[in-house]
Amino acid sequence: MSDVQRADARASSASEAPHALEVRGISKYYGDQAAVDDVSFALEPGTFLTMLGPSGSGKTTTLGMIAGFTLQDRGTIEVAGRDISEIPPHKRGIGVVFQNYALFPHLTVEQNVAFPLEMQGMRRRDSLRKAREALEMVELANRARHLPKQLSGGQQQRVALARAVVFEPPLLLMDEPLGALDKRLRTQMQIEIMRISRNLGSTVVYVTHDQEEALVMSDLIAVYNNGAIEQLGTSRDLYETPRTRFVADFIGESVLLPCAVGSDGSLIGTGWHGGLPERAELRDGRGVLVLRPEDLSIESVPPGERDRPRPDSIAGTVADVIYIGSALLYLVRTDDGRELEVRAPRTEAALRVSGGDHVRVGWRPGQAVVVPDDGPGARGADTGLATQQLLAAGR
Ligand SMILES: Nc1ncnc2c1ncn2[C@@H]1O[C@H](COP(=O)(O)OP(=O)(O)OP(=O)(O)O)[C@@H](O)[C@H]1O
Repeated sequence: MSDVQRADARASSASEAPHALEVRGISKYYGDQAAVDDVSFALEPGTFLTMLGPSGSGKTTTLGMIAGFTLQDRGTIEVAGRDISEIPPHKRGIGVVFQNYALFPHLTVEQNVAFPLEMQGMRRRDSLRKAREALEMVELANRARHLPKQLSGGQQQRVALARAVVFEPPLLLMDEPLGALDKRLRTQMQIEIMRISRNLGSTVVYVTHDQEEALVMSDLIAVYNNGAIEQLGTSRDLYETPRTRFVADFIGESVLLPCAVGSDGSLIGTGWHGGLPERAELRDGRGVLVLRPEDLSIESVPPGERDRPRPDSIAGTVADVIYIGSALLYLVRTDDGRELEVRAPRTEAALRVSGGDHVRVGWRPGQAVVVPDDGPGARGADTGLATQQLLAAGR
């Protein structure tokens, strides 16, 4: 079942109501370059979808087409069963927070927030009252009479959020809305956005560069690559069952071991062999075994046993060990020059392993995934960058 069908199935089983948002085969070209290439997905009401992917992969362009700021070259967009593909942005009834979607400089904060309500014909007294309520939600009621230029960047961003939610839109689009905020405010606003969108029952499409933010906030994540959705699923789907090397490498830390998949169900890599995991995206040919650092075990190998192969494990030498409180991080250099990150609980056996030791790094096939070898992933490395940086800093 494709991701779109799966998202669809969720929607249909939940209710017979139309999808809150249905995007069908939208594409956008600049010259002969596709910024977005044939993207489709359907969301049930109340879903929080995050688009995650490298810079230039088409996230903002997709959001711009849904908002109506960018006209698609192909495809259709439906909101609650209504085709909005040809409707101008201000008539789509969508709440929008874009990073560069500026406030009106000559209007006060509360006038800015009240603006969408007045456009809908609400009486001024009522619209200002609702604007105050929305400003209270983002903790800026005390700045209602200020002009935008009297506020910090982060405060302006919160005003933009209040303005987007004030008319309680069933669909909210947000492009890096927390980009300008410091870490503390960012975390606070993540919770606030989740709370507000849940209270309103809004469906949200959210763009962020921040993977942790995506994992925390989303019901579904669409991983973008080269203008297309490479995989759409829950955080757990993407982490535990990546379907491509790109997704495995992009989401979380991973250890990627190139291998050949035999027709007899065996895996053969350089210096190791093992069984084919159940979660295998291919049954034959060249692939990559995807392992997560916390699923790996490590044990010292006595000198006489170094060359004795054992399935589902690879031999190497410990290059570095870091004690991070909750766990131990090992950087292991395999005999073929690969670097693996192992994250082990602080067991007695793990604590006995130290730098320079000959070790075996093992895994259980049930915890591994095999994906096709579609070239180097986003980061192009076989071990988590964060750990490499940690290790480099610790030296
Ligand atoms: N107005 C434009 N003219 C020409 N090319 C454009 C235009 N807008 C976007 N592109 C190109 O389309 C591709 C997708 O851009 P888009 O802004 O959607 O990516 P993104 O994933 O949102 O990136 P970022 O995370 O950096 O915001 C990029 O290659 C970009 O250079």
